[in-house]
Amino acid sequence: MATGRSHRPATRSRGIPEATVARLPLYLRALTALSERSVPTVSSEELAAAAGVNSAKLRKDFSYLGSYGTRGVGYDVEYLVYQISRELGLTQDWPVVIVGIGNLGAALANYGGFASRGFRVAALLDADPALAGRLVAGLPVRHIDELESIVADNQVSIGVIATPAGAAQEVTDRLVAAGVTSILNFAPTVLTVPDGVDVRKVDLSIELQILAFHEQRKAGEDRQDPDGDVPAVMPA
Ligand SMILES: NC(=O)c1ccc[n+]([C@@H]2O[C@H](COP(=O)([O-])OP(=O)(O)OC[C@H]3O[C@@H](n4cnc5c(N)ncnc54)[C@H](O)[C@@H]3O)[C@@H](O)[C@H]2O)c1
Repeated sequence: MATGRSHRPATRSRGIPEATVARLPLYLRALTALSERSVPTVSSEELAAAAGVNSAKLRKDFSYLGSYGTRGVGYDVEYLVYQISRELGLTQDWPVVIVGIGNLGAALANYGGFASRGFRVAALLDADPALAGRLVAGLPVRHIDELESIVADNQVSIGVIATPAGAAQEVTDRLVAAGVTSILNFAPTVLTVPDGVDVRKVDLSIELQILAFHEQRKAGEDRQDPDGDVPAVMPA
């Protein structure tokens, strides 16, 4: 049994490093904005700045895609959008189920950005019988008992978990047994999954804690005296 991605290799089967894969959505977001403004080409420096990535890293990342740009012209925006989308598997429609339709699950269901990025919400599932049949974002909430048949009928391979932490492992086990092989987990708990199942975790409170750490450091720097590196007020 593997926990999360810990036993996964650092590179994917076609030799693209995982860190590059993680940056592809950033490039795609920046390129999509350029495409919407009908910008035909972009330099590596401009695109790197728009994606918040170092330009040498960007050129290296694109070399894995076999995309080198044209000297003095840059990269063809539309072709790169296609190439990255194809690499990420976004040129096909991925059916997704969301489990736990409370505050967060309903907000995710209402997010319009999935469809335009290659994801289709196939079903919304919840254990609360009082929610069954209620329309959220135009879809009826289905009871969790229907999970297995919904996953099979819609060939769902991606599940989004927005249940309380205490229910997340049980929901994961059911999703995996039904055939789901990728899980996006919003519940604040570590999930155990078999090899071959990918888990990505989203935790806004962790991101905020990291920002709090940096805020604290910045405040500490402000308190340092101007010609020394000893803080005027020692942290507790
Ligand atoms: N990752 C983040 O940044 C982030 C942000 C907000 C909330 N959360 C987490 O997301 C989860 C949901 O938060 P919320 O505010 O929407 O909670 P909520 O209480 O509003 O909703 C939870 C829903 O899950 C359902 N549920 C409970 N057990 C279930 C089961 N076994 N199968 C299916 N559905 C089940 C409940 O009926 C309820 O509708 C929590 O774990 C919370 O900590 C994470």
